[in-house]
Amino acid sequence: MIRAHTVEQVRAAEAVLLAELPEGALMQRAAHGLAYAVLDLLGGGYGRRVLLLVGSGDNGGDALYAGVVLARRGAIVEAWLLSDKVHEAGLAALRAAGGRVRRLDTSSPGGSDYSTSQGPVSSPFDVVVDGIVGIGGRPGLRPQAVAALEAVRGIPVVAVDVPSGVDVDSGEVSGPHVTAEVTVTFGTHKIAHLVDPAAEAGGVTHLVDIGLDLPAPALEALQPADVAALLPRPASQAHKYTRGVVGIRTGSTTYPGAAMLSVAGADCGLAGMVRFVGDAAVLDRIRTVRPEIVGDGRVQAWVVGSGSHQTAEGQLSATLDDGVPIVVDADALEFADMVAGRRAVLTPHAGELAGMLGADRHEIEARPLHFVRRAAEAYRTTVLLKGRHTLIAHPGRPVRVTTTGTPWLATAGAGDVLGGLIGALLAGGLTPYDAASVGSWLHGAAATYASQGGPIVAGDVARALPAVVASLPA
Ligand SMILES: NC(=O)C1=CN([C@@H]2O[C@H](COP(=O)(O)OP(=O)(O)OC[C@H]3O[C@@H](n4cnc5c(N)ncnc54)[C@H](O)[C@@H]3O)[C@@H](O)[C@H]2O)[C@@H](O)CC1
Ligand SMILES: [K+]
Repeated sequence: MIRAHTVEQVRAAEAVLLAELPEGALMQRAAHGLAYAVLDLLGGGYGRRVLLLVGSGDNGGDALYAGVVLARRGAIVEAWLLSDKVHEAGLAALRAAGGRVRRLDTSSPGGSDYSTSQGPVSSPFDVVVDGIVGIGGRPGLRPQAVAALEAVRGIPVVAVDVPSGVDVDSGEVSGPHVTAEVTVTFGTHKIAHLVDPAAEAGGVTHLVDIGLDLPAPALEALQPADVAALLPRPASQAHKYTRGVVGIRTGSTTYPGAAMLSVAGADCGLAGMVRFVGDAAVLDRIRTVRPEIVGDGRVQAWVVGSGSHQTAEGQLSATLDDGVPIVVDADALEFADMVAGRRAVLTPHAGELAGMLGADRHEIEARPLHFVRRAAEAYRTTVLLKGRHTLIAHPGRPVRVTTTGTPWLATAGAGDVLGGLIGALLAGGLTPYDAASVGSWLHGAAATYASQGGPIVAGDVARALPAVVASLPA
């Protein structure tokens, strides 16, 4: 499991270690991890040109000490100091290691002019290390930091702890910020590493263990071993009913494809049986390609809403008496009040969640963590907000983040497959929270598996699911 903690949690854990360890030991751990990540990116140190952007706090201190390690490996290291106050011991160490230092004119409101007052940017650097601000930073960047970044635009950036300028505890971005290839973080992931839009700004996150002892996280991201441990697998004496039966009430004569795709997601082999309840002509079409699909009867979970058109309300209310968990998707989300406080998974995208909460779609895209939490509290059930990093919230539990997937998954019908898949996992006995997060993980992994870097359609994702399940650790 990848876990992310709040700044307050990290500070508290750091305080314990700081009291135990010799002064500066923690920063040395961080700086060495950072330096090795830079060496990795550059494929070595000797002759490489490294620029450190150094802010006023310990984040800048990490960058300066990493610069010392890099200079000792033969790198040509230059530090641009973005504040009058910087980590003095780190600065002295860098100077002693042969690093070049420029103190920028921080009094200039527009930032320093690199082509005049500081001289031109003499030679292009191979990498920029962003030590402007870390977990102590307020969102946004000051003008001199913006000007410095502008002067080195196009050069790969390694961010120290977080890409400077993002809001660390929310993953929101409200002003200028660093966009990094790699972010090297310490002790644990922060929320901004997993939640968009900040997560996208940080590139690949590399975690350096500095020995923190941490409490329960704010956020989690399942890894293959977690998915394998949660996945319902048939017992040796299993039969189709003990494995769970999933019922699909989706699609309509107007949208038969939605029914076919949600059935495809449900019919991936993770439940014992799949029932389809809906238009007879649609069921006939489904059976021409999936003869194993049966009609109405008892189920352990329902999937409702995709392509239901005007029948969504009736389809949803028809499922309620069974008292089984329900996946509520697409057209049925408008009637999600009906499942408030019940075992359910609501699966909106940002536009649908906007309609449910009376918010604006762009607002939801800018603050997905805030709104998914709000929706889970409002509906007192599991809410899965679709996105590049899908979020799954349930009252009182850490928000789960899905980091599998590919941009090729943004294709018609992919959501129908996801709804069916989550339904199969619910029928298999998972809680709504686990079914949503395991389903979302498998869906993203199947898309990546099917895509191989190329385009895919929704049916490809469903077809790839058994292979992804088979590839999980035993
Ligand atoms: N506390 C610890 O034990 C450790 C801290 N480490 C590093 O220390 C960092 C935290 O250091 P600090 O608490 O000193 O805080 P930061 O270095 O994150 O920044 C705080 C400083 O930046 C200024 N500032 C705030 N917002 C700004 C903005 N938007 N633009 C420009 N300046 C801004 C503040 O005035 C303050 O002086 C971590 O992110 C990590 O990199 C690591 O060395 C590991 C150990
Ligand atoms: K930073």
